[in-house]
Amino acid sequence: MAKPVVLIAEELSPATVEALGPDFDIRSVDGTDRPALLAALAEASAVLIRSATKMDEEAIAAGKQLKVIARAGVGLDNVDIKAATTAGVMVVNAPTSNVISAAELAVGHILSLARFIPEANQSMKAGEWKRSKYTGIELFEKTIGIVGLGRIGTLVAQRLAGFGANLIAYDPYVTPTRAQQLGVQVVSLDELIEQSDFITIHIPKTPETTGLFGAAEFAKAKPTLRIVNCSRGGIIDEEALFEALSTKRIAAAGLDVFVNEPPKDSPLSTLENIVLTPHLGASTDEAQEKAGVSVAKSVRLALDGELVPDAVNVAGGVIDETVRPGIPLMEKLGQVFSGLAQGPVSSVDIEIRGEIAELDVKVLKLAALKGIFTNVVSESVSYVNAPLLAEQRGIEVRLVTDAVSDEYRNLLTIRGGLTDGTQVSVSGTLTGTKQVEKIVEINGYDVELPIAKHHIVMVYTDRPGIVAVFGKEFGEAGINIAGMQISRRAAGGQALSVLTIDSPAPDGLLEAVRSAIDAEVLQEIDITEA
Ligand SMILES: NC(=O)C1=CN([C@@H]2O[C@H](COP(=O)(O)OP(=O)(O)OC[C@H]3O[C@@H](n4cnc5c(N)ncnc54)[C@H](O)[C@@H]3O)[C@@H](O)[C@H]2O)C=CC1
Ligand SMILES: O=C(O)CCC(=O)C(=O)O
Repeated sequence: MAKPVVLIAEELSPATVEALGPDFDIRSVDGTDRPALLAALAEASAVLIRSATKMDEEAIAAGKQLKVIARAGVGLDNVDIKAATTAGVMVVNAPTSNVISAAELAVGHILSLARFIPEANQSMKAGEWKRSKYTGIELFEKTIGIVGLGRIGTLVAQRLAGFGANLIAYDPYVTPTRAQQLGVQVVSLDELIEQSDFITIHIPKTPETTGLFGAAEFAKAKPTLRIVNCSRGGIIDEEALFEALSTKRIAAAGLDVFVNEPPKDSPLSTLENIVLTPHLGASTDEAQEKAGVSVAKSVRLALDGELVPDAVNVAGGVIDETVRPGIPLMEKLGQVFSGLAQGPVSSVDIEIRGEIAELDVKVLKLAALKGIFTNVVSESVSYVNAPLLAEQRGIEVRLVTDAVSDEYRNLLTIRGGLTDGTQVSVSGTLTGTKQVEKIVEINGYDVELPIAKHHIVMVYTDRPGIVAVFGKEFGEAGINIAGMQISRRAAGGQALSVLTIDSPAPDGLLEAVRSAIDAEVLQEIDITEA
């Protein structure tokens, strides 16, 4: 069998390829060469990117086999997460890989602006010795405003605390108590702008944050303000910044990120009071190795059909080892449920009973939904788009947990209501040391049968000799019955039989059985392996 193709679209640490291992056909492409990227995506199961490759709707659509987009870094503004989710493609990043490097670069920019290190270096290399021109300022007792007190903002605060600076922050999503623990005072954006000697920005680029710093904000700032942006280009309006720096409305700026990267013919590069770096926040050996290894591990998990802790568009996270065996069982129960339902479903309860119910079992809800839609929709169903498919169909989905399970150590049930009012249910469990996957209930009938590839479910009126009647039909069609369970509520009442058969029923067999036993229900339910 051909190995899945993993496409590396940007330069990554060699540790990435090592961590991917021998199981993939690893190919490279320049992610900024659009036609080449689109062509290469056609065969890719996974694509690994940094910040220069645009994985938009068009690129995602070009990846017909694509299962995972892995961003070796933090920012995901170059990935259309909504389009990926709709297409069932998992998006993962490496959220902590480069935060130390990015924080250290921000501190480096702050020190460069305080002490004119880049300018002095350039001047000396030009043969000059200008000591008074490059007289700087100390950070000690200066007010430093941190915009965004998340992972990187926090690391910056911890590092700047060592300089004896007075730290203030603006982050509407951070509590004053959390900030206080870091020795930072939370203030409004206006207060931060008015009070700061330095501002450093560490927020995501969103419609809300684009242009957060423009002419109006610079008008409120001290003329001595030095501002640093190592987060995303465009959070500072570049035209307004040019104006503020060239008119000395503010003192200086340090930028690692730009609206267009690389910024072609930007007037900012003509200014003396700006320090520019070409998006180097994550460019350290350590960060690149961490990011590469982290996404390689995520890609391996994702292509093995596992949930990935760093997936950003899948609820799942770390899966407890006790819960893990329930995932394939739940997927199969989902397929049985859809086979039984045979009509539009309006609600689904995913019930987890027994000791695992006390753990985080959200993943079992995803597995059930994946199973339910696997043989129902034409698109490929994954943990990513299964909840969306339920939402699009207006299906109300609930996860019900109960630590008490009377008969089985753990019992997984999918119970649903159809739009015509019919109720359908199937339950399963894992038994014995081999953890055999069994169906133990169908539509309220108790059964106990190992799950197989092909099942026949029959409902008919209980009467003597009926097994011989349908057994004859299967025998004459050359179909071997591997397992059978009959369940009934009362003698002579309705009975439900589940058979497992070794091969699919040929055309005409089900009809023949139906008329031979006068079955009310007769369905073949096949399980598609993930
Ligand atoms: N220059 C580079 O190479 C790198 C840049 N980055 C960028 O740095 C930025 C920060 O990354 P992390 O700290 O990992 O993110 P994070 O998600 O941990 O923190 C972001 C913080 O911003 C806050 N926030 C969101 N909207 C805000 C608003 N309107 N005003 C104020 N605060 C707001 C959030 O509450 C959160 O605390 C991101 O844009 C990321 O893409 C990350 C790594 C390297
Ligand atoms: O991969 C890179 O160099 C970009 C790093 C970055 O900006 C991020 O991780 O958000």
